[in-house]
Amino acid sequence: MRKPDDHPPAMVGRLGVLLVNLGTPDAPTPSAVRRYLAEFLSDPRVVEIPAIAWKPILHGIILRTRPAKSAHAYAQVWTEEGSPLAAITAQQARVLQQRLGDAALVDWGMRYGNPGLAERLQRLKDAGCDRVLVAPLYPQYSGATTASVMDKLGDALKAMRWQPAIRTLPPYYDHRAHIDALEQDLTRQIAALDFVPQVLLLSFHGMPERTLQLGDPYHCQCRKTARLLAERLATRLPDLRVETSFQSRFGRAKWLEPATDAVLVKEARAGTRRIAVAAPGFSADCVETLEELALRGRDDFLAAGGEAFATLDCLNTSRAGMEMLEILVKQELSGW
Ligand SMILES: C=CC1=C(C)c2cc3[nH]c(cc4nc(cc5[nH]c(cc1n2)c(C)c5CCC(=O)O)C(CCC(=O)O)=C4C)c(C)c3C=C
Ligand SMILES: [Fe+2]
Ligand SMILES: [Fe+2]
Repeated sequence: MRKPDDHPPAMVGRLGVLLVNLGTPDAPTPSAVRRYLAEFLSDPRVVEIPAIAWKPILHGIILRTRPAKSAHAYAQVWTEEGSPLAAITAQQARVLQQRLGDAALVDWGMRYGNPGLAERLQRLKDAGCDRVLVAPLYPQYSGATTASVMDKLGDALKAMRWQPAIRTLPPYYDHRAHIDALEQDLTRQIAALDFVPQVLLLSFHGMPERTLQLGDPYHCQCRKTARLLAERLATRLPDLRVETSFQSRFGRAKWLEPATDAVLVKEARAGTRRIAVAAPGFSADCVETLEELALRGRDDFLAAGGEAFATLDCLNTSRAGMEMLEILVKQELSGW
């Protein structure tokens, strides 16, 4: 029996940083995708339909049909390091660790699937981190993404007897470092294209329109990121027209508009011949950018009469993107 003050020694003062993204299947196969979608689409933050009505649709229809279709999409973008979203998030953690040095221990985890938040939080604690900054890599806040990470974090903490102190990274949709990074990285990529785009389409992930009416700030934060970025680009690329749209519609409800696929067709039909598409709501390339935008988006635009199409990379591990992450994380850690 230990005496009351005879607790195991803690390595006092070690800081941890846990980068978090959405999560992705373990393999580009229908069974792995089904497992992933079952967890993702059972989250009441993502599908806000009462479980009694939603479960029969999810299990009776969606999980019988969507996994094969989605697995095909994942198979087209899968890499030797696995799913792009996981590979890039892991790389972001490695580069951030190099940038932070001894100032903090950096790890990464996923809201759905692997590696899980609970496992990685415990790993940081076991490595001596008594204070952990949890950083959901979503520039814009939404209940379906940011708040859902907090739900899962709460579940993980609930199961821990000896918890680390927690801080969370606020949304950074209008943070100067974020707009700086997007401005620099997108101008660099546009300059490297083999054509001069007439239009830059900023495509954000969509959400049901109802979430906006219910007070979710996601739509307004996307619009503000787009406005701030467009203002910067107007000085550097005055001939470029910047438009905003929302992609990845899911289900039958009305989603935020205009829809990316419809805008691509409308632009081509209205005479736009050269377009570049960027996805400033995603911190890492994933199936939604690499398949939906870069493959299907291209087909839509060219079939409607467009001539040149490019999808620009997300910030990923670009110099500008990593500089931004370092600034955001250091700003939070300095409060400790
Ligand atoms: C960037 C923010 C995201 C928001 C907001 C978001 C909302 C949201 N998503 C779905 C349904 C699906 N999303 C899927 C993939 C996916 N979604 C995001 C990000 C946001 N989602 C990312 C980064 C990814 C890519 C994951 C990867 O493995 O690469 C999918 C799976 C793919 C597919 O089958 O199409 C679904 C389904 C809803 C319903 C929703 C808001 C309510
Ligand atoms: Fe999504
Ligand atoms: Fe999609």
